Amino acid sequence: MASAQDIKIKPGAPREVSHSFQNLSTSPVTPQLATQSFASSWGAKLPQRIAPGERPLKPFNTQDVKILLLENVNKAGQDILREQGYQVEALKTSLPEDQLIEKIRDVQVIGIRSKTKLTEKVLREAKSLLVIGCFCIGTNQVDLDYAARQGIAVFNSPFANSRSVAELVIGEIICLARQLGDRSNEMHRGTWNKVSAKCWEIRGKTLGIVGYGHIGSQLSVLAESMGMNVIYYDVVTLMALGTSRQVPTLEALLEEADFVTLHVPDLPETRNLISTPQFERMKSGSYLINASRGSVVDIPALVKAMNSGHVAGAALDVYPQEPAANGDYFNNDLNVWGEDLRSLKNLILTPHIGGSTEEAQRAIGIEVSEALVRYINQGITLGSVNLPEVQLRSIKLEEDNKARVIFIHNNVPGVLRKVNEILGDHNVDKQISDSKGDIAYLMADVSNVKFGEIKDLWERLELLSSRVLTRVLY
Ligand SMILES: NC(=O)c1ccc[n+]([C@@H]2O[C@H](COP(=O)([O-])OP(=O)(O)OC[C@H]3O[C@@H](n4cnc5c(N)ncnc54)[C@H](O)[C@@H]3O)[C@@H](O)[C@H]2O)c1
Ligand SMILES: O=C(O)[C@H](O)COP(=O)(O)O
Repeated sequence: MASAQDIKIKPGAPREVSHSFQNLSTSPVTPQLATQSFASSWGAKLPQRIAPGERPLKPFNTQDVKILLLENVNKAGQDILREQGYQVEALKTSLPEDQLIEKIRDVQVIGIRSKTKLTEKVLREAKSLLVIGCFCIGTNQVDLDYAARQGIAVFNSPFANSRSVAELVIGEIICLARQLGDRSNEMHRGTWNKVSAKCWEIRGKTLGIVGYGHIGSQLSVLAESMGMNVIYYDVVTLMALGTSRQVPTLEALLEEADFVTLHVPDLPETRNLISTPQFERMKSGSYLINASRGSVVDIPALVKAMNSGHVAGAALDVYPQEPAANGDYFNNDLNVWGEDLRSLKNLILTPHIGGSTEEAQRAIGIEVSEALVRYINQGITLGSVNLPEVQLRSIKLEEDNKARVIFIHNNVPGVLRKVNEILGDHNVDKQISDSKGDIAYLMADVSNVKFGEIKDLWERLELLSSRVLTRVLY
């Protein structure tokens, strides 16, 4: 018989029997029933206006779990979720806020990429939401603190597209050095314009990497293998790969680099990190690449620096405002500087495709979907970006009368004592608790608990004032 761990790795067939609380509570527990109902839980979130303990009980089997996937999540990821029996609705684009609010009310799980903004305003309406899957690296589009305070876990894929971004940047360095974008555009218009002036090899040139994380460090290795010198600036001291060298300040990097490439997250301190003073520090004739977040570069300042000839070329993959779907971009009101950008020479503009490769999208789809299944079915938070990472080894479902209790709560004194008073009526096989900021996550496996008692357990935990969310998996 499958253990919980087995179920995670080998997704089961969609379940046909939908158990109601009534028949579960009156049914004798058989190993078969326990396996079938493993993913059932009380813990579907309900409107907060309903006081703790008054919430209607809402057990669900895997087939009751509703998932909304936006922004064309890869099929490999969708398949993993469908194989669990979850109800999956997958859309190719993100949604306008009003439609998103309408849809998010009804689902336990939402999967997004970088376009969908899950703000407090949107999440406030997400009364049933248990978990968010960001099928990308960045999580800046989600209000992580608010989600944590509602007991909503957030997962992402921290590095599955790093290589794709690094390869794109390598391509862009060569394209900029050789003005390939302009030559290609000219040929498309029928013009033969053979020039060598201000076209360079990249061998021996200095690449300045701002942000030496997953992407920056991968890029460092690739660039050195093509004969570039690599320097980097990061807010933390990091081991230099190859013969690269960390420099102490952003200014030092800007003054030395022939190519400056940005790989920092979207944070208050990285907004407009590169603006007029920074462009002035850059070497005359140097290049800028931004495949991080659109907020990091001051676009009007870039336009000025390129118009003056001080910056010889740039590549932008990300923009301060990006559209929800493919189609018209510059001819709408998303930006006021579109025409300025379009008229610049040696400027490569790409529509946020840094991570858009078959390899990356498939890997992300699998990684995030597996994290979602682990969380939905077992409550495991490994890899969560906003809740403490908590794991217990799998419970043996074939053993009678077992349940896994998950109690997400405010990190205040005395909670464990109260929880254990409640759990103490049963045999606690394993227990773990961890906190992250104001929120703590307790997971306990209890045995010798009958289905009727599970309801009581859940209700008593729900009444604790520290409670954010209670789930009982059985
Ligand atoms: N264009 C795309 O399609 C695409 C794809 C993947 C990731 N990204 C974006 O690329 C960026 C980098 O991704 P990553 O996976 O390498 O992130 P990462 O977290 O691995 O690395 C980011 C690095 O930036 C450093 N950093 C933070 N603030 C800094 C500052 N003010 N100055 C200098 N360094 C600073 C951090 O210390 C860290 O080392 C993120 O914004 C991510 O969202 C874009
Ligand atoms: O955060 C990321 O991984 C990148 O920005 C890619 O985002 P995307 O999945 O929306 O292409």
